[in-house]
Amino acid sequence: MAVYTDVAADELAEFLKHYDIGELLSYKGIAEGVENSNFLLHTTAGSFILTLYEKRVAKNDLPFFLGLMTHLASNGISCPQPVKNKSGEALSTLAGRPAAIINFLEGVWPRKPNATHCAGVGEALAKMHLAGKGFAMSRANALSVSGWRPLFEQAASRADEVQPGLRGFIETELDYLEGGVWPKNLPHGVIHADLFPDNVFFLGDQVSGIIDFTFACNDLLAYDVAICLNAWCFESDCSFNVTKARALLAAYGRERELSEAEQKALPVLARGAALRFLLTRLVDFLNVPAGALVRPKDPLEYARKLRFQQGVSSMRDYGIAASGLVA
Ligand SMILES: Nc1ncnc2c1ncn2[C@@H]1O[C@H](COP(=O)(O)OP(=O)(O)OP(=O)(O)O)[C@@H](O)[C@H]1O
Ligand SMILES: N[C@@H](CCO)C(=O)O
Repeated sequence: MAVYTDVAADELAEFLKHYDIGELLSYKGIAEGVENSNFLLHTTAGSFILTLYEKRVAKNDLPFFLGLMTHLASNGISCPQPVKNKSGEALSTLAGRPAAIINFLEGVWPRKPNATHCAGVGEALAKMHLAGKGFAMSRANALSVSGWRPLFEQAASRADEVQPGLRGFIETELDYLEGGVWPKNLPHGVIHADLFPDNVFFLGDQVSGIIDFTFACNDLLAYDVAICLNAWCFESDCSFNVTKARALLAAYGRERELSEAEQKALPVLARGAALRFLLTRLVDFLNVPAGALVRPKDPLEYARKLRFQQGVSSMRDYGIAASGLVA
């Protein structure tokens, strides 16, 4: 998260009177993350996270995100729970933004994920996919193939300022992914769609919970796996780490088997996943609001991952045999 919208102490204290979570002792903005404004609150009743939803979040989608957290928790997934106010509502307004309070989750996210962490996220992701079954609400993925060109158009004229040739590189990839290669008939359900290391908390080697459902939606389950492959299985020099990928995929497969068709589609899904984060990062990098407490993420990290994925056409190219998925 980040802080785009400031909240004054008296305004916050007044807001908290509508909740049963005690008196405000202290609060501070959280610099981590890039999407919404977040604050850590300490009250006489404990610690909480206050989120003010910003630019990429449509207000109409908030009941989906908040309802999903409740649904997942009641199906065995450890994730923050929305705190309802005295009128029984999880969603409110503060400083002119839609706002929600969720409970604080113990744990730390791994700064340098190892293969054990990758196995942890693979297992947690598959469990989340299974637990998402039966969630009554649905939300289309606004950042799937048809959402990428509009993002590109916001950044195209300045893309080459970030790296010469970047505009053409993205355009060629967009043409390819829009050209009918995107899989349609794979298993679908509720996906997290942003399960990066900073959204998975660990206590020791064990996953203690997953956070940040503001991109969750209904889409191909294997697309979520592809997002995780990109986010967890590369080194800081953007070289692919097959040991981590095997650990992630095997742990996922122990909970929910990836079908042959899903495995076959993984390389193209990973190209799409790389392009999606390259595009949002590029748009954000070129449009940091004045005065915002935010560290934009590096778009070029995802250009490098995309280049790698463009060279992969099968699981074998990753160095993974089908049998490696059920180890
Ligand atoms: N329920 C929670 N319990 C404890 N800490 C939390 C919780 N929710 C958020 N945080 C803290 O806030 C940080 C940012 O949160 P989050 O990832 O939800 O923000 P975001 O703006 O949506 O970020 P991004 O989309 O870039 O990952 C986390 O890394 C964590 O430090
Ligand atoms: N996890 C995203 C930020 C939230 O969309 C990224 O690293 O680009």
